[in-house]
Amino acid sequence: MTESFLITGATLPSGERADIRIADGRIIEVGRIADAAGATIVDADGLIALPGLVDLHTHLREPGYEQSETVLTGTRAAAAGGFTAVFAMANTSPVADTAGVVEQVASLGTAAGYATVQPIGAVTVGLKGEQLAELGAMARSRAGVRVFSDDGFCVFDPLLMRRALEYVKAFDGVVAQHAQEPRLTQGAQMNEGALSGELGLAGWPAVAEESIIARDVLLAEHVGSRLHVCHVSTAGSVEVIRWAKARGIDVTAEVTPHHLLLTEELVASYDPRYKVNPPLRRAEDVEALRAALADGTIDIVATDHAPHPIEAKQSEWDAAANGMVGLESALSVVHASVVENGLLGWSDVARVLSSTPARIGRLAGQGQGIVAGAAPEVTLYDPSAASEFALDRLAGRSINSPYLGRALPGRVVATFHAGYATLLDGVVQPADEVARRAAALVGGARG
Ligand SMILES: NC(=O)N[C@@H](CC(=O)O)C(=O)O
Repeated sequence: MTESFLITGATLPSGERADIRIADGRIIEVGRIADAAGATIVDADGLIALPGLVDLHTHLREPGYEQSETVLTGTRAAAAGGFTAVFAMANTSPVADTAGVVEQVASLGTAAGYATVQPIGAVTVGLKGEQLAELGAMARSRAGVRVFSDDGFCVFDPLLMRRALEYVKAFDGVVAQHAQEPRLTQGAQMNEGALSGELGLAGWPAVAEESIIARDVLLAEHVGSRLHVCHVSTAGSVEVIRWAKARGIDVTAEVTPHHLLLTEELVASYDPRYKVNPPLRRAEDVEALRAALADGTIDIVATDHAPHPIEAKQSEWDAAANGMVGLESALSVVHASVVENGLLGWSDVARVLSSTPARIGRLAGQGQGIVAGAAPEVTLYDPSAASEFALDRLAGRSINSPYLGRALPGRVVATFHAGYATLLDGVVQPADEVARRAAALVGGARG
């Protein structure tokens, strides 16, 4: 007997109010529900119900960098942020470039039970950019990998990129490119422009991103394959992607919450919390990224959740690691950057943070929406709760958030994954309880 929930008076992404009943591993009813004997009642008056959020770009750090994050702690952060599925990037140690490693990551996710963990496979062996990894073996493994990325590094060699794009077609995979021309960004510390000159920091020019995207959309067209562009950060990149889509090239793109809200001026503080790759850009870029998300040129928001331990961030700017945690704050940042100003409605948020990332990653059982028969993946968000983003909002192992001390709207109140609660009343549910519920489902499926 699985648990059942009756969520009452929620506002659906469409704006309609409805009750939602979760039972028997499904959303079984959405509408006015009078009677639900035995169900746990969750009062959602004033809350928005979204389909469970799906992050196509999460660094979970396990195996190898457990001092930053583990699959367990990273998926706790996911639950806190309203995510029910995360795609785990391959830059672990060992790198996720074999069937063995991706299966290990997936099974750690299943055991933890906080979210679906879908591993991303490396494109090249050891992320070294020299030799293709065993893409087919990872695709055929129990992890069923469909997204391949050397994120952290660009697949720079055009012949390797071409071969990877050709290879993944056989299993409907996609190459997610970290677009960074390595020579143009050697030693880069921040966006290249007037400010980098003033601050005396080596610049990361926009053209280093734009030139790789231009090359890759042409390669994708040439071989008739599917390309995904990670963390688009410049107005020029948006123009290239707009051109490629108009031409019918099969390209999708993501923008991070931080590139939708923050600008390079923050770097003047020399506070390494603002150090990230690609770097924070100009206000004009932020405007272009917001507009591109609104008009569909950019398909999704992905967090690039990049946890680092305190010692990697509490140093002078040049020595600090790139990256920000982002799972716990993503929905509030999207709210602040594109919902409050009317660029996106909540149904658009459901698309860019749930259904489209699930589709790009070919992930079944996620992003199906809040309708009868859909998988029981639901997030409840309180849009009226406004507060300073504080440490109590972080549920992962690392605290390198650029939003600490900043006022952000809204708060995730509850997350339901696989029919059970992973976050309730704003509290991440205990690990042993969540693991027990997850195990019961696996056991049930076997039995
Ligand atoms: N996005 C980041 O700033 N950091 C990423 C890797 C990377 O893309 O550099 C990380 O793994 O820490």
